[in-house]
Amino acid sequence: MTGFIELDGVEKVFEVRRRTGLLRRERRQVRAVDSLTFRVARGEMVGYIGPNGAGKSTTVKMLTGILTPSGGRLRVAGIDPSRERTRLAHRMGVVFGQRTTLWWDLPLIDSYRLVHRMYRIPEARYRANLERCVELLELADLLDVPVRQLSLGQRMRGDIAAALLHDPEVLYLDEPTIGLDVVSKARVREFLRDLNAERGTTVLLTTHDLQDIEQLCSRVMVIDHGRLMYDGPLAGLHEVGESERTLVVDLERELPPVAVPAPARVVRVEGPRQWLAFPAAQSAAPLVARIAAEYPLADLSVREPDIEAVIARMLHSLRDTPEPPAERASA
Ligand SMILES: Nc1ncnc2c1ncn2[C@@H]1O[C@H](COP(=O)(O)OP(=O)(O)OP(=O)(O)O)[C@@H](O)[C@H]1O
Repeated sequence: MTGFIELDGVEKVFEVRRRTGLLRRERRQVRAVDSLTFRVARGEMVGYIGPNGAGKSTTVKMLTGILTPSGGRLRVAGIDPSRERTRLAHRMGVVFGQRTTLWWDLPLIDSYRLVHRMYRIPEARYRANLERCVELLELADLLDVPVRQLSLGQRMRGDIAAALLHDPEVLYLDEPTIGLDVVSKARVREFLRDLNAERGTTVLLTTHDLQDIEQLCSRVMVIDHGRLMYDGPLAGLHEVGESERTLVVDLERELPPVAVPAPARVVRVEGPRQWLAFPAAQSAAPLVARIAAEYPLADLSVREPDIEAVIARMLHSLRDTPEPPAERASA
């Protein structure tokens, strides 16, 4: 399959020098990305996850042309990013959750004016994109505020707008919801969903928040030690790792553990509150319906497993299985 993003056997090896004595230095090689092969079609929204040091940032840096691969072939929109970085820059946007691309001391609007000039965005297009971002990301009251005075959530929305003013075809998002409150997270996710649906923007999303993936991506890739370990739907990732979600049930009064069909089970009871574990790949709806029909239910909520735990379980189960890692059939 040809893809908008294409990687064939991509590698990145870093030479690291370490001081081992007064005059002695040791040279070591770090293989950050190893034989990485995948395709992302135009308009896809893909989660790119893995443990710390797995090689995610290195991949994104190669996709944006900041780093040159040590081996293999990499193309974005048919362009080799490290050779034609400037040409590609006009077609891509990047948002780093932990760093800002905005000018710290300037009001937000001044950063947008600078982006306008830097990318030579035609006036009408700039105006239309700015208007749309300001409306959907609720930035109207923030435009005259210096960036350093913005809250994390406000700054993140400001950064996303800055990355989209030139209408990029592909957006790389690194932890776009990190540190945001529930309301800001929901707003950012809704905006990204609409952007993808309306404009067909291709999105590669790196995150430690499983709900980002669940709500935005139909496909997730897991990388570990620079290698692709899983490529498929999130439900499949849960299945491989046999991960579980938790249904927290508040009954109207204290009762013995509720009776539910296996594999769901009550794992904790505290007064009228009960915690039930059930397979993360399954819907909570039948379980909720059954409890609501048979018990005096006051309230309930579903808790997602931690993304690190899901990845750890999946990698553990793959290491114990002789078969190759799950591949995406239609990739
Ligand atoms: N410039 C560099 N020089 C030497 N080693 C590097 C360099 N950049 C990354 N590495 C190493 O390459 C490996 C992959 O790092 P990378 O930052 O891509 O991981 P990551 O998946 O993004 O991790 P995190 O989730 O912690 O951000 C790590 O072992 C890291 O120490």
